[in-house]
Amino acid sequence: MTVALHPSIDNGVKQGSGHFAGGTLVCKCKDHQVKVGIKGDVAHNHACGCTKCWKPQGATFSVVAVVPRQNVTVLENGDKLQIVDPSAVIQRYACKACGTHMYGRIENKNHPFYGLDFIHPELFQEQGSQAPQFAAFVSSVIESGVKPEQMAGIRSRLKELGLEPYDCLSPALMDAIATHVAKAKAA
Ligand SMILES: N[C@@H](CCC(=O)N[C@@H](CS)C(=O)NCC(=O)O)C(=O)O
Ligand SMILES: [Zn+2]
Ligand SMILES: [Zn+2]
Repeated sequence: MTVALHPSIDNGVKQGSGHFAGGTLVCKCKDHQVKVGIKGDVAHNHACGCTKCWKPQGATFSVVAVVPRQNVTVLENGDKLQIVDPSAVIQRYACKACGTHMYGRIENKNHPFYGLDFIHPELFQEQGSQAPQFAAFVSSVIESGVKPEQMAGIRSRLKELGLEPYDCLSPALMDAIATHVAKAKAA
């Protein structure tokens, strides 16, 4: 039996159109849905195994990407949003009614990813945004109840899907973080 990771990738990773102009993220409520407008395509889309990123019911991984914070606008029912954990680096704004995380924002101006908001592309009502590129925080799925002996199967399924598994972020993102830290130290 194939290992279920996330409904948007379990049947194969669908490539983006390469010219996604943006769209609307919609929460899972039946009415008065929270709607968030996103300008342009997402970047660094990936599967995340950490316990903090929102996953749809039954999923082992989250699928999460970044967009410039100025490209994110709450369009409808913003009064239903609340911050999940105000002490977290990423302040995740979730719908109080259905629990869906609509966007995550970093307020610490010194953070390497300051200026980028985290969103879940599966919530777009439009098709064509960038496909997931890799898998991050893979070992962290154990913290959500996955058994260590399931990890080999999970990593090989991720590879089969073309999502290279990493236990933190991808080398490109880790390099970007280290470059930011080195520059901050030198300043
Ligand atoms: N092993 C931890 C890792 C959590 C973690 O560091 N998550 C990363 C990827 S989303 C992060 O940047 N977290 C910042 C935050 O959650 O605010 C867990 O699963 O809870
Ligand atoms: Zn909702
Ligand atoms: Zn995460």
